[in-house]
Amino acid sequence: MNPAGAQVRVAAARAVLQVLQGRSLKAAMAQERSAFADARDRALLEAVCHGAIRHRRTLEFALAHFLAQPLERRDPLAHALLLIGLAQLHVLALPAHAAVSATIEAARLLDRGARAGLINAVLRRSQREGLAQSDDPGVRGNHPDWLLRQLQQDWPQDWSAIMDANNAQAPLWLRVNGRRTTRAAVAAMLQDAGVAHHLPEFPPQAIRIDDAIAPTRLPGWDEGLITVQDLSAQLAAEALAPGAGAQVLDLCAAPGGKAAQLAERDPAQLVLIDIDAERLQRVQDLFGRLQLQAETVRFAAADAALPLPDSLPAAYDAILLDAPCSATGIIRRQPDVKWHRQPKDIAALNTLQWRLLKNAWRHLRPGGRLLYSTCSVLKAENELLAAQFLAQNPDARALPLDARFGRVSGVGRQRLPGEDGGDGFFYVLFERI
Ligand SMILES: C[S@@+](CC[C@H](N)C(=O)[O-])C[C@H]1O[C@@H](n2cnc3c(N)ncnc32)[C@H](O)[C@@H]1O
Repeated sequence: MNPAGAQVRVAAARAVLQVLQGRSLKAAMAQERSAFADARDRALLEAVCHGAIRHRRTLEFALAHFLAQPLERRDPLAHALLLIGLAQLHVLALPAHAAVSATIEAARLLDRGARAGLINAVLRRSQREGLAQSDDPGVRGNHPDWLLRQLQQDWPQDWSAIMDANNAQAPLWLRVNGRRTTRAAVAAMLQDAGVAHHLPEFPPQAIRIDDAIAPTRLPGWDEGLITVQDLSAQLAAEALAPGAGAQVLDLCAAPGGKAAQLAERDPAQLVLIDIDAERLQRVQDLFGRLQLQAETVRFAAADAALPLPDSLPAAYDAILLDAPCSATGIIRRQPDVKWHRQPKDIAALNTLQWRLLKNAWRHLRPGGRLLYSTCSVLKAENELLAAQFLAQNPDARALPLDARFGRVSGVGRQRLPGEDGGDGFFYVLFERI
């Protein structure tokens, strides 16, 4: 057995436990991952955690058949160990001997030696009998009931495909820094390095990486020629498409993917706002790594639902409002979102989105364009909000976006998760008359 194998399971069980207790998977993983220097250990840790969280409901349903009394409350860490054990066997299909023995060893290392016999028995039995199956679409499809119902209501034809896409692993997408190089030049470097990749027709700077490799190890990373950004996320700046020299405002800029893309596209005057100063620092760091012109960019930590501070220009030619949202379009990347998000969060997000949009509008010049986008697939945050905005603002009209931006959704366009390998995203482009 790989000597780090049990340690990886220890870290996985701890991370899964934290997620079950409400922490984000990203934060839990960041903490646990740092203990491993070897990229293979890190990759295994991520695969086990994602597998367990993504398939949590089917695994818990199966566990209930194996255990006379659930462990979730009595011994949450043992429950997490069972989840990661089942995920290794039934989601990742890892070799059974290594998966079971490393999980048992992890139980001992975590002071759960007394549960080793039980964990061994459950995992072995699951191998012999398989997992109990449910007829309930929420259990089978690994989504909470409220989200399943909402998807069925919003996407009566597509809800099942959306859930399947949410349970699949997302590919790695890059964006080429067009200010410094071309997509063809980066593709040639990838070719030389033997990295399998694919160039979609649109958007023009996107590259999908088809090998399992960390982006930081790709050619061009250290030189700031590439950055990680999902295909659908790259469409927001393409839709806004401010011209050269435009005064551009990004009201929810952090961690900075779309802001950097705007800076790479055209030498515009950029004002970048985010309420979270720490996250805004990440935007500054990204601009540094990509070597984007700093003199045309201003950063400000501020509440974008309130009028901008006097120190900043008051009117803009183009505004990007990439609003905080339910993140229901990126569940395949952040599977904990489906368990953590609650219906009441959608109402609170809607209030914030509305306030942000109203304030953004105040800062748009007549003739200017505002792109509202979310990584959500819920209509309340997308087409319904856009329709309400148009109804209340006679000086606003929606400009058409073509089919490259997804299917028609009210006055905007929606990409569903998995389409062309991208995340779920909504875009609507308003012009101020
Ligand atoms: C979806 S993310 C933006 C992603 C970013 N556009 C990108 O491409 O990397 C939403 C951002 O909105 C910020 N935010 C939330 N409420 C805000 C507010 N009232 N004012 C400004 N920013 C806010 C969050 O801190 C978060 O960074």
